[in-house]
Amino acid sequence: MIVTQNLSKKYAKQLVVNRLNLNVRQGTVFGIIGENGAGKTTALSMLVTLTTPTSGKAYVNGFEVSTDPVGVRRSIGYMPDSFGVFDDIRCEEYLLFYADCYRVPRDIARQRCNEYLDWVGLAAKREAYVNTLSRGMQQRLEVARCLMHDPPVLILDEPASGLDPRSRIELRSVLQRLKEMGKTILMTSHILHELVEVADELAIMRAGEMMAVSSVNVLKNHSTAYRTIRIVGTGSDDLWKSALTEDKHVLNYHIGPEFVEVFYGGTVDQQARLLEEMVQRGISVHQFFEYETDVEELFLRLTGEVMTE
Ligand SMILES: Nc1ncnc2c1ncn2[C@@H]1O[C@H](COP(=O)(O)OP(=O)(O)OP(=O)(O)O)[C@@H](O)[C@H]1O
Repeated sequence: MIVTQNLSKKYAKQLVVNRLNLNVRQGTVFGIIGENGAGKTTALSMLVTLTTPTSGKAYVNGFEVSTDPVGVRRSIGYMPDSFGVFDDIRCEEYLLFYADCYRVPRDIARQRCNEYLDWVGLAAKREAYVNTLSRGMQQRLEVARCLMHDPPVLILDEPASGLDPRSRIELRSVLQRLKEMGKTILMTSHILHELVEVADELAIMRAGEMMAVSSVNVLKNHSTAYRTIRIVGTGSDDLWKSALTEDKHVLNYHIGPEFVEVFYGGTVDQQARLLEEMVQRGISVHQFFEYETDVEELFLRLTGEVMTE
């Protein structure tokens, strides 16, 4: 539904998006995570035809962004990261105004307006001025606005940014329903956990480049199968290294000043044998405990080995 081929954007000498290759399948939710300045907004801007690519191609719903921008615009609902609503307009007027922009017939627009306001929990706010809504309500109104012309694709730039925990939960359930409606969604976030809740596939973007892509199922399955173990003990580096490198379930380790951290892929029994082996080799183990695996770190490690299903 969304395909990019070496999509790139250069501002002056800065390559802000570098050879981006994306494939977002119909009816799926694809999340892009990246720090500030990673190039997420620029990538989305090219997909929504607000910025011209320097090179490469991008297709949305079969329309190429440079040669058929109108086809692309008709196919997408875009929610930018900065809020762009007019202040002194009522919620209902706001939605109908956007429907008019897309030439949606008035009767259909009214019907959608009622349905979507209800759907995003804003039916009681129909007559309220947009500037009197909370940030979370405004975000949900924006989702309703994106749906007014019934596009098959939604492109949401940091939809959860600035929301309190309750508003995030409300937004998450709205996103779940969009998914159930069969919409294809491309969204960005700074926070991996937020995307794991709703996305089918995830990608990490750094300094304009796509670092890794993984399916969320692969990630979730592995987060229970892989553990991080912290070991506090005394022994020479050589002893630690020999014990850890010879255990084939040790996927990675780091010998730090206070503890040794091991990324482990074996069973609990195998883990117990690792402990036994260390003691037999002469390492004096004071503590050996499982530590919560950071899902982001897991993602980066796994994507080195396990790619998209
Ligand atoms: N119009 C522009 N002219 C020049 N440089 C730009 C322009 N737009 C973005 N950039 C630069 O491109 C880089 C990527 O910015 P972009 O907004 O795409 O990142 P982002 O991942 O969306 O970050 P954030 O999470 O902060 O929104 C930044 O270094 C930014 O300064």
